[in-house]
Amino acid sequence: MLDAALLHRTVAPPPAALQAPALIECQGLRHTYAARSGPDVVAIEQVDLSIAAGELVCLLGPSGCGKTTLLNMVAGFLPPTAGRLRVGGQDVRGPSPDRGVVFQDYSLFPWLTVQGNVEFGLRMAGVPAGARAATAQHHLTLVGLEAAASRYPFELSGGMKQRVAIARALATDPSVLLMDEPFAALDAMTRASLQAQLLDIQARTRKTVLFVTHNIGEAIVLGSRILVLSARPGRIVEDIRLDGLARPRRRSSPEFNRLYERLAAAIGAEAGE
Ligand SMILES: Nc1ncnc2c1ncn2[C@@H]1O[C@H](COP(=O)(O)OP(=O)(O)OP(=O)(O)O)[C@@H](O)[C@H]1O
Repeated sequence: MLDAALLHRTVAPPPAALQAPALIECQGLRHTYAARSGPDVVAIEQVDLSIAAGELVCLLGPSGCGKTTLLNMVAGFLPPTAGRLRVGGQDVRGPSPDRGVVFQDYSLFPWLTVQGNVEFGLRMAGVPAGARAATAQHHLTLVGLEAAASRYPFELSGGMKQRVAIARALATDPSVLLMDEPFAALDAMTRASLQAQLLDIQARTRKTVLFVTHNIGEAIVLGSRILVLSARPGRIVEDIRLDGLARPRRRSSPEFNRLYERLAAAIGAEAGE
């Protein structure tokens, strides 16, 4: 049974002794989109959040609640309208190679080979060719694509493209990996395979991951922690720690199903269902 100790719901934060130093910190965070016509759109509001190094945090919530907005703010693509956002103790002022991003639509450069795509961030950072190639090969091996280094994106399946995108995001050795519905466009089998690969990569690299998904099952399979955002403007209404839930997490287990029902109810309530 998934008991209260296992599902640590942090409406109140955990005791100080349990808190690792925060890598990502949000305080009173808000983002408002200025509308060209009509009222401005407050996408997220009063988000207070602390994510420690090594956590794999899944962000769930009803459509349009502000998940991508929050992820884009951590990436440095969008500024806070109010509040404070720090990564590694520094205020986020724009994108940085220290925060790797993986998008749903792969966003590979079609004119570059797989190797060229993975080397791209290193090239921008001025890393010499030999070191670039070695680092790219290391990360292509990590995602099982070392044999595809000289292919072009159009020669790859969707799952392979997304593995290249993950290798590219990891190549600059970021402290944070930001993933926006990265597996949503993949078929169920490929999706399950990439979920397993991501868990393996995260276990090996201990990267901190913030992962946006619509899919409750995916959040339970992956997360060391699940955050549920309210309907827009998004605020955190559930903060559930799953460190005690054994892996691999089987969809057939009673614990999985109880958690699934709880999250579905929370999201449904927010979506007004
Ligand atoms: N550039 C923009 N200008 C104005 N409004 C925007 C802009 N981008 C997003 N929004 C609005 O902000 C709100 C939050 O959008 P966001 O994409 O962050 O939500 P989401 O939870 O990721 O949605 P989904 O789950 O459907 O992908 C939505 O109401 C959306 O329409």
